[in-house]
Amino acid sequence: MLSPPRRWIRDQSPSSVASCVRRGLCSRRHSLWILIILLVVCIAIQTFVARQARNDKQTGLPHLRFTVNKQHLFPTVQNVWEGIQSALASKTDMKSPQTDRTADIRQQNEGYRKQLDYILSKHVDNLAADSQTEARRVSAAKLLLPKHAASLGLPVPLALNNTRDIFTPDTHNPSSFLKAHIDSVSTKATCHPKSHIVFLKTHKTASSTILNILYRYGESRNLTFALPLNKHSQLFYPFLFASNFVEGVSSRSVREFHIMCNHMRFRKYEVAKVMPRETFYFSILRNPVAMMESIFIYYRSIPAFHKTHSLDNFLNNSWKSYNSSVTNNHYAHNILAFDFGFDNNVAPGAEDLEERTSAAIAAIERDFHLILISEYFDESMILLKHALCWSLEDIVSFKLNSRSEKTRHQLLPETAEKIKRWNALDWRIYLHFNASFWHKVDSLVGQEQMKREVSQLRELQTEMANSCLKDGGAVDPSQIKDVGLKPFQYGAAVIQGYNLNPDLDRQTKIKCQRLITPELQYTDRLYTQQFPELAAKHRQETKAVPPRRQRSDRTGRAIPGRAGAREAHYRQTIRRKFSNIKNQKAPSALLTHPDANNNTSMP
Ligand SMILES: Nc1ncnc2c1ncn2[C@@H]1O[C@H](COP(=O)(O)OS(=O)(=O)O)[C@@H](OP(=O)(O)O)[C@H]1O
Repeated sequence: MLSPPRRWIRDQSPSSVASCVRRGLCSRRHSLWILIILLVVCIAIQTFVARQARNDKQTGLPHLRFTVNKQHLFPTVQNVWEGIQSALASKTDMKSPQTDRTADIRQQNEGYRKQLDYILSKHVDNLAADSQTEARRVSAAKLLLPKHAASLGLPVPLALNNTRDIFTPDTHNPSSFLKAHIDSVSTKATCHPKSHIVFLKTHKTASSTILNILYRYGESRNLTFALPLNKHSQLFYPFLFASNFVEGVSSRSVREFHIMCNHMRFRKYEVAKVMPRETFYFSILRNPVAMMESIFIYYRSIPAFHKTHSLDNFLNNSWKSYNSSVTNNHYAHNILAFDFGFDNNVAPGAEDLEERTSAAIAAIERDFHLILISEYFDESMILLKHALCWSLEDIVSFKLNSRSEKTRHQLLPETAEKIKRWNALDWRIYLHFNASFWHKVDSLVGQEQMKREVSQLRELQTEMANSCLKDGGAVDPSQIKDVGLKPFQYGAAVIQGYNLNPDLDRQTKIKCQRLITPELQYTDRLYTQQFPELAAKHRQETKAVPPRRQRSDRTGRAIPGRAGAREAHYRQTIRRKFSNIKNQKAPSALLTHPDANNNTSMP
């Protein structure tokens, strides 16, 4: 049966329907409706276009759109090279609202480009030799289905958003160089580099090296960092993170943050208040045995270690002497679990150990897209590069915050076993994510390709070290010429740094200097760039406190004049600001690393 309006239309002659439509359109009320509909459509289109434009501007990168075609699946030397060139060119074309900074970034990119052109051209020469026999043998890509991604522990949205991930190289294909380049080029061409990132900076896990990578990536693209409030060097660790620890959140002076990477005690729902929904979360773990050896030297002055003469001595008597409620003692026990926001006080052999381990692992898997492993740092960087859709040059680094050999101690196998028992929660978390790390390598990159990319990364790093560093590698702090590049020294550790090659041209010098700038100086510098007025105010306030005598931090270490004054100022401000924080440690625990100095000689 026809509905009444349709029946009515059928019963009308064509001419009467037309005249009726004409009458309807011409009536005042109908024209008004049509106008309103047109208006709504216009507004919707405009909003969509504006949002697209804003996204492009914020990532600082042109959104590459790509359709799979034969050219990309069967590359020749010519189009591989063109891909490299266009990827580099797209970087140099980045636009920033601050024109002077844009010019600077362009020049820096030019520097990167020259050096990379040289290094890459060497690879392309090799490629040319291989390509005649191998080019036609590169197989077509295989699809990695969402269910496959989920089984790897990767959240489905990650697998779907990142078109790079749907191309799994054929690992049986023998052309190593060619495939490596196909991958690096198709990485650029098929996915969008991620620029909303949270890195949970765990302690003594090579996290300062990763922080430096993120700082360089963000700075060169004019991204916004979620930096600690009041020019602090950490996000008020060991307090559980709160969104108002970030500069610009309470004042609403920052519209959108891209990267959060300073030390914090993780609390997902608070972090999520600051960072956009599509943010990529990752962190890094280290074998708790090596980690404890490092921590024991670095945090020698914390109450838990203070009266012990060796790590063995601490481990033998730990149950008796360890007091978890004393400030800073958390460094001595299951520090990984603590940094991820869990209760670290799990007695060895505790009945609920397995239950708590499972809960911790499940929460980490829920909140983080990727967990890296410090022992496999280079492999970790390659995996990160794939997950973030970055390039090889983005993940290049020099080892930062490393101790000199003379402050390292060889551990006996019995000591290692005691550490595993004492840090049973961390040990189990580490074992789990060490295994899942290799599953991800197998499934997302493949062992063979991983080996190739790691060797490319090392090759690039060696070239950079030869070009940037005076002594070719790290030196003791006493030998560092530029005080602004001296890493912060703490506890009984001797933390090494670098000297720059004196013959560098300006652009290369800027790039090299960023690679070796320690955490505190770099954080300071980014804060000043992001909040110039606040930074000036802090300088004034610090100057107002006379550096008459040396202050000591909460672990009893002396802090030199101006930094001491600044610390006093921080303590005061923090007490005032966070006096309402409940159920957390006393405000005196706020400063883990008192800022060493303010001098940064970075350009
Ligand atoms: N690339 C790379 N590969 C492997 N290991 C590395 C790397 N970079 C830094 N490190 C080692 O990490 C230790 C410092 O860690 P963090 O930077 O996280 O320390 S801190 O918590 O920020 O103070 C410190 O370990 P120890 O030397 O044992 O103390 C560094 O040597």
